[in-house]
Amino acid sequence: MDKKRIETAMKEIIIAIGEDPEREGLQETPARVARMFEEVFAGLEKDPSIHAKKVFHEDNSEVVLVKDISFTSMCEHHFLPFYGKGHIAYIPRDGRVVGLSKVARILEDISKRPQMQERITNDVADTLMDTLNPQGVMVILEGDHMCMNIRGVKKPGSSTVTKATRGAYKENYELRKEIMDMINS
Ligand SMILES: Nc1nc2c(ncn2[C@@H]2O[C@H](COP(=O)(O)OP(=O)(O)OP(=O)(O)O)[C@@H](O)[C@H]2O)c(=O)[nH]1
Ligand SMILES: [Zn+2]
Repeated sequence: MDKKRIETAMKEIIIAIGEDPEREGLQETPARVARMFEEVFAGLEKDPSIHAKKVFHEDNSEVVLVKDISFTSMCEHHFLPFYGKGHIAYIPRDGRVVGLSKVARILEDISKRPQMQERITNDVADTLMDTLNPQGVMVILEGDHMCMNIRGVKKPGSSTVTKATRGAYKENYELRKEIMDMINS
C-alpha cells in the first residue's frame, strides 16, 4: 500500500474541506489515516484460501457452525465502517475439517477490504467451498452500516442480514432451518 500517497491525498482533503492542515490536531492526521487504511484494508494483500488448506481428518459428517464471529469492514461506497456478526456453517466431506480459527480468519481477510456485505458473504462461502470442498456451506452476516446511521437516510438501529448457501444448503430447507435454530439457540 502506498502510504505516502494516502498522506498527500489526505492533506488535500483537509484543505478542501476548509480546515488548516497545520493546526496541532490535524498535523499528524494524514499519517494516521495512512496507517489506519493499511490496517483496515490489510485484506487486499491476503489470500483467504490459505486458511482452508490446512486440513484435519476427523470422523465427522455433521455440521460445524462457528457463530457470532465479530467482523468489521469498510463500505466501498462511502469509505465508512460497517460491522457486526458472522455465522459460518459447513458440512464436512470425508471427515475433512479445518481449525475453527481458520473459519474466522477467512472472514477477517475478506472483510478487510473496501466491501459490500453481500460480497463478503458470498466470498466467504466460495472460499470454503472451493478450497475445502465440503458437502455444503452456509454463511450469514448481520451488519450495521455507518453510512445508513450517521448520514444520508440516517436510520441508526437498522441492521442488514445477508446469506449465502452453497452445495447441500442450496436445495435443502431442513438443513438451512437447522442452522437458523442453532444460531438462535
Ligand atoms: N447492497 C449494499 N448496499 C450498500 C452496502 N453498503 C452501502 N450500501 C449502499 O450503497 C448505496 C450507494 O448509493 P448511491 O445512491 O450511489 O450513493 P448515495 O447518494 O450516497 O446514497 P444514500 O446513502 O442513499 O444517500 C446506498 O444505498 C448505501 O446504503 C452494502 O454492503 N450492500
Ligand atoms: Zn456506505
